[in-house]
Amino acid sequence: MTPFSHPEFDGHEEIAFCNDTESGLKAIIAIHNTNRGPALGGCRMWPYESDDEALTDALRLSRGMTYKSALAGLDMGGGKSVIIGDAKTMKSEALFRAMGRFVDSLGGRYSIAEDVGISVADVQTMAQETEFVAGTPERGAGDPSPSTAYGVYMGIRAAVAQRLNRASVSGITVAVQGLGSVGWNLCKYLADDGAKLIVTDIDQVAVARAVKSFGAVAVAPDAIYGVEADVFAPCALGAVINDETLKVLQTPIVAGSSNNQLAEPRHGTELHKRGILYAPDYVINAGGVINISHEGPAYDQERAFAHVAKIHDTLTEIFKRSAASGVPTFQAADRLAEERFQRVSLASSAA
Ligand SMILES: NC(=O)c1ccc[n+]([C@@H]2O[C@H](COP(=O)([O-])OP(=O)(O)OC[C@H]3O[C@@H](n4cnc5c(N)ncnc54)[C@H](O)[C@@H]3O)[C@@H](O)[C@H]2O)c1
Repeated sequence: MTPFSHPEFDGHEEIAFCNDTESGLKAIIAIHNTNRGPALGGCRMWPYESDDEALTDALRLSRGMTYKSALAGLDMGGGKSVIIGDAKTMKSEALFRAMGRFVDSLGGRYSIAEDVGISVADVQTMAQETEFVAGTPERGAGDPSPSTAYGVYMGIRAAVAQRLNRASVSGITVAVQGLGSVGWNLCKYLADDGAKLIVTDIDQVAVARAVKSFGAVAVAPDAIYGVEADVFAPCALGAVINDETLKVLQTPIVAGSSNNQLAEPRHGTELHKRGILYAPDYVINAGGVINISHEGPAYDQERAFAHVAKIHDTLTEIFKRSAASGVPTFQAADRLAEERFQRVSLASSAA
């Protein structure tokens, strides 16, 4: 394991390792960039096959948080942590308290939240040892899914305006893949605004509920990629834009909440070549982290959601830059993010 020459190192500011023999905690905290403010990012618990695999995940994910926070307009940097271990068998109070002390040892340069394998309850245990936690009910913001869904709804509106020259989603058909926490709330926003819905899920109860509640048309999980619609909104899985789905995809817009929608960057380039407008995943799904950034004793949902709504303008800027430069939207988003967090860096070094 060679941190500085690691292929994903990318100028990380700090990488901290913890080996707590008493609790069995083996963890890594990676802080990519704090030019915009202290780092915020979730904690993943996963049975990594090697230390190197754990480090790779921490480095990639923390870099991603720098870009996400910059485009979400947050005064926060990018960080992420990983606990090496099986979330099904290795959780204990001692382990999470040790993780809390590890986070605390960084003095606020990194705040921790839940992610894959880590529940709100686990973060609450960590909070017994550190104040640098986010996303727990005590802090006011609560479940991030409704705000994520609201951000996706605003992002779809921006995409529809750009690609279809339509001022609203009324009369637009949206194919929603996944009717979980985000997908369900997204359907509500869209249906309330007059959109027609085509839906799928592997959970048939959720599908039946959507048909009843929103007058949605249901299709089988594999059929969603090829339906005739204006927008494909992936809200279930990653890597859904791939060689196979591109053979059947016919919507002019792809805009949904799933993380890592492009199986590979070349699939984003392919969407661009075909004139399919792609709303970069980490921009359109930032509503949850924006909402969390407002938490605290003075949490005000109206203010937080007004901030989430700005995803519309950020995406519009990305779409316009992409159209003007001929660069695919996912690359235009990265360039804009870099301007935002690197510009802060230049300003602070000149001061
Ligand atoms: N919850 C948030 O605030 C948030 C924030 C950012 C990104 N995301 C991403 O958005 C996506 C959805 O998140 P969520 O919190 O709603 O998750 P969730 O687990 O509540 O919902 C996912 C839904 O997808 C369905 N599903 C699984 N496999 C499927 C398949 N093959 N075809 C159709 N449906 C399938 C599940 O049955 C479930 O109903 C995830 O990729 C998540 O990483 C969520």
